[in-house]
Amino acid sequence: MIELEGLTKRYGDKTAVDQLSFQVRPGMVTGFLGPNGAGKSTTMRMMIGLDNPTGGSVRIDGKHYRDLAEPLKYIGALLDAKAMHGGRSAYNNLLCLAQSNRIPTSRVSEVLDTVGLAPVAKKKSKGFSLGMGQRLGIASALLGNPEILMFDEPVNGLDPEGIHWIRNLMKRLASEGRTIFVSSHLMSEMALTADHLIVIGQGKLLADTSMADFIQQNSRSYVRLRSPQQERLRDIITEAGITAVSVGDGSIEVDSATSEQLGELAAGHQIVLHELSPQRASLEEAFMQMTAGSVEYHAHSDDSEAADPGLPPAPRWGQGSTKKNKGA
Ligand SMILES: Nc1ncnc2c1ncn2[C@@H]1O[C@H](COP(=O)(O)OP(=O)(O)OP(=O)(O)O)[C@@H](O)[C@H]1O
Repeated sequence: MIELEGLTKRYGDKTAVDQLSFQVRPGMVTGFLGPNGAGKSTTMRMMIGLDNPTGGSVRIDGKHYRDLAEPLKYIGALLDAKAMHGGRSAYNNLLCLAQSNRIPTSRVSEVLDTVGLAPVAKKKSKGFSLGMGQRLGIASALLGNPEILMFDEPVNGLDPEGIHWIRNLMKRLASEGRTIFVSSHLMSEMALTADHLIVIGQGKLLADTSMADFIQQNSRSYVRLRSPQQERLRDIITEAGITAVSVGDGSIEVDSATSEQLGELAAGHQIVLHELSPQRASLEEAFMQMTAGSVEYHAHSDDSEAADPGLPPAPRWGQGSTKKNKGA
């Protein structure tokens, strides 16, 4: 378990991390999201004592990092894959780490095997590709067989096979009861990996919730219907007191009834349906909706609706961007 209490980091008059309090619990993958500059890396660095907080505290299994006798056996971290000594082989990089942390030498070969680097164990790490460097960084995090693992952008530079591998590795480690905390900008990947989400913006906590609740609370869900009797279908839905909107592609969208209700309504009037599909926004859409007001740097957009960088994107019918009230 990782516990943050009022964690704060200021650089001069810039508050990078602002009174953050949350817990990262064991047995699940917790995703850490936030726009660029939100304070994710700074938070993670403070978790393993690489930066000192200006205020508040982080506890690893109830202790401050500096009070852990053998920290690598409690928490392993991949923060900067380039932090390895380039002149040393993959094996020797890990051997030095093992020896200085009283970790059995046998673990070095084990973790090299786990991350798929055994065939290049004797090669100098400066010749490694970005993906190989990531794997070596992951091996160093696993070295002490810790109960808590923290990965900052672990899929950076990995090919699809590598991304699939790290996703399964994180899920397996979590299923063993470990605490897994991971940041990534790849929303589609995060949606497949994380069970729980911590979202920050401008250093502040925006959400601490399950993946399913986060998507539900920050996006619009609706049912899409298509029928060769589209006009009659829309009239019947409207007569039932439900708002139905015809959209350009010949379908009807309804966001105040379930697909079961609509299916039964259509069947009751013997209307043929070609589509009856509940639509749920993606994590990416939900994330953009939630963090729209706390993005530090915006790219200029030619899209007139999104041209004002100070404004959140306008809600669009059919694109899952209408904000729902909490619990709706
Ligand atoms: N050493 C430093 N000195 C001054 N400002 C810093 C320092 N480190 C980080 N910052 C600032 O703190 C804020 C948070 O940075 P941080 O790198 O933690 O964000 P992040 O969420 O990890 O961003 P990204 O997603 O781009 O990696 C940024 O505005 C950054 O410019």
